[in-house]
Amino acid sequence: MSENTIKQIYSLSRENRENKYGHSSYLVWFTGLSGSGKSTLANALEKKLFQQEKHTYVLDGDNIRQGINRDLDFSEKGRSENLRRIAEISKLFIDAGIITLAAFISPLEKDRERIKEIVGNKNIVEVYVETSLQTCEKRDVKGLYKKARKGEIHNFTGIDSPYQTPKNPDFVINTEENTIEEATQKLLTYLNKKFSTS
Ligand SMILES: Nc1ncnc2c1ncn2[C@@H]1O[C@H](COP(=O)(O)OS(=O)(=O)O)[C@@H](OP(=O)(O)O)[C@H]1O
Ligand SMILES: Nc1ncnc2c1ncn2[C@@H]1O[C@H](COP(=O)(O)OP(=O)(O)O)[C@@H](O)[C@H]1O
Repeated sequence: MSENTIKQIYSLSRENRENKYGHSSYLVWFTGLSGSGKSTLANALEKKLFQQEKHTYVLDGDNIRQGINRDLDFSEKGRSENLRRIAEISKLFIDAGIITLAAFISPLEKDRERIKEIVGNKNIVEVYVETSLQTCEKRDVKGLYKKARKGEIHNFTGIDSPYQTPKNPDFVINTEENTIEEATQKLLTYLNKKFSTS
């Protein structure tokens, strides 16, 4: 409960940090099916930003769910709370001056809208990693689709749990038409233009 808490003002602001680091801070939110390429692209993009001396960090579904969100399942409620917490964490990272790359399936429009409300529309770029279920299932990086088809995993996104295609993403990258390098370069160009500090 937050009713008896009072917001504290920090002595250093986000602006102080952005000025020191020489770049804006923002959140790149990757959404897409399991195996669509979210983690691959978030990591490849981070490397490029890092090489440009930017301060960055990747938040990834699998890792977060083994730590801070280990109490949450893959029901609609569990996913929603998972994403709410990640949005709050991302907000702190943005305040810390860091370019944050978040890779989460985030299957429902209502949860993606809430993420934007939490971090503020101007601070987030929603990237839809567009890859067909057929291709994701063919890749089956972790063998999870096979398990889901056999009924060994339930509520698996795309099989027996929904994925709603984003209505109005800021950026769409199709990984069947773009190589990892092409996709990363296109995204980098877009971000550097959108958040140029000059
Ligand atoms: N039932 C079910 N459905 C979907 N995914 C599952 C499930 N069970 C485990 N996994 C693994 O968890 C990763 C997705 O976690 P997320 O936190 O990104 O999911 S969500 O945004 O809360 O929907 C997902 O990682 P990615 O493949 O990187 O997307 C899977 O490895
Ligand atoms: N153009 C591409 N973009 C991203 N990933 C690709 C591409 N082509 C092939 N892949 C492969 O697809 C897989 C995507 O897995 P991953 O990044 O873990 O997806 P997700 O995080 O969405 O579950 C990786 O094995 C990656 O090498």
